[in-house]
Amino acid sequence: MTFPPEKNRSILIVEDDPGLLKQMYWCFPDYVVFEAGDRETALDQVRRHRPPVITLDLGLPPDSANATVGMEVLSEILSCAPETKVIVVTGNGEREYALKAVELGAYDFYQKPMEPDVLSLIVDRAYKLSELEQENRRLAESNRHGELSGLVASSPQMAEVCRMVEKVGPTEVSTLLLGATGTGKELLARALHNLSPRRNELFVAINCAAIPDNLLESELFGYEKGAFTGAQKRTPGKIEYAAGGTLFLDEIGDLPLHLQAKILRFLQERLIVRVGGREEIQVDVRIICATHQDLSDKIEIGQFREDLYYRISEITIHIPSLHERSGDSIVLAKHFLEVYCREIGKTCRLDKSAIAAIEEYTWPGNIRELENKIKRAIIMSEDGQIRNIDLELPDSKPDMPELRAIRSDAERQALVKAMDISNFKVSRAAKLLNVSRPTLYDLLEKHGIKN
Ligand SMILES: Nc1ncnc2c1ncn2[C@@H]1O[C@H](COP(=O)(O)OP(=O)(O)OP(=O)(O)O)[C@@H](O)[C@H]1O
Repeated sequence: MTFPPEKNRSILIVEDDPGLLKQMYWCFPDYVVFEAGDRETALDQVRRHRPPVITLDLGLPPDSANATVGMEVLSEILSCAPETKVIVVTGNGEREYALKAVELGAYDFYQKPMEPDVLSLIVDRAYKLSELEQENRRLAESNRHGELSGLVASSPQMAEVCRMVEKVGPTEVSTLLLGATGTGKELLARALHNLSPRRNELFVAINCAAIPDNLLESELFGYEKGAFTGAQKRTPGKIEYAAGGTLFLDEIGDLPLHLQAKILRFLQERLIVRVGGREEIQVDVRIICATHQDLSDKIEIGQFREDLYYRISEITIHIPSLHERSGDSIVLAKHFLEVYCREIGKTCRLDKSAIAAIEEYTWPGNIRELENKIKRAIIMSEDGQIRNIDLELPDSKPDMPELRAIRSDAERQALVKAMDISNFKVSRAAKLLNVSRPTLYDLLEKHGIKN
């Protein structure tokens, strides 16, 4: 079905009676109408088109006289697209089911016989609510990670990265973000999503390194009821959950080989099969991957598939480490100072020694490390001044020689002097130093002084 340009609302009608379906179709002249007469078609339409509003006849085949199938379809719709406004349509005397459906999460119910005005009023109201909720979600999301607005940078290196992100964002090309830990890979993946036509849909992130291998498959692809012990109900995976939006596969270099094959197939055909299932499900998702590892090394030793590498890296964006971004560390430090002072409710400033330490340090943990150090220093600060030592960086300790080294130096000097005065007579030197002869021998050996 194509969307006429003037119609940007869509609705799914789930109704097994063709006559009634036709009648209902004409109730929604301003909508693009998708239709389904049974459970499979209904769920397929939901996955493909994500209609914000659905009317669902509870009596569906194979047992149209009963509400069981309808109730099951309702919970499946709500588990894979919980934001959908489902209006259940019931026959006379099925009020009990209607109330149960609302309890389960249906938006409203409507009792046959059909009255076009009433039904279209209920649907319009549901659509408006859905629109409002969607706008709220979008605003909340863009406040947290608005396009490139959450990204602080002043270096030419990052200006180059931002230019690339702005060009690649609106396209559908698969993008690989390469950068060390904490350099902002997820932040940039969100920026790519926010710049794309998918911005109003979900951005779903999954860290392939953080989930045990045996759980990762079901996490990504979902599972059918009974697929394994504990699989009590059919559960969609992250890929399905991200339908229409963007899936961010972080640490893709840690994806086990058998899942690399499954992801590759998904990228080639846009089809997934849930764990324990047979049905092939079409899912429209944009994939963005990231890693801190050198994938060509992994390809060489057979731990990463070369064909998958080329699939996920139509465009590769290299994110420089913080120490390679001229001037960024201090700009970011001031940004985090402002953010966390506001959040914690304190007023703090970085003194000269702190600014110098921030600029000199190489930040192995990159922006995340800098953020944590500043946050900690604000929390611990007593007088509103943040000095180099408050940042607890390895190089920011005051210039003090170690006590052990001072002691050792003094000991050596005393030994040399005593041996000199006693004309290298060990027993005399031992007396002068007030130690036994064996102790003096040990000390002389320790300091490499010949007697
Ligand atoms: N340029 C930036 N401006 C402002 N904040 C940033 C910037 N880059 C990163 N951050 C912040 O630094 C933290 C780490 O960023 P992010 O999680 O995107 O890094 P990552 O590379 O995905 O990390 P990991 O390698 O651990 O997955 C986040 O709190 C993020 O908001």
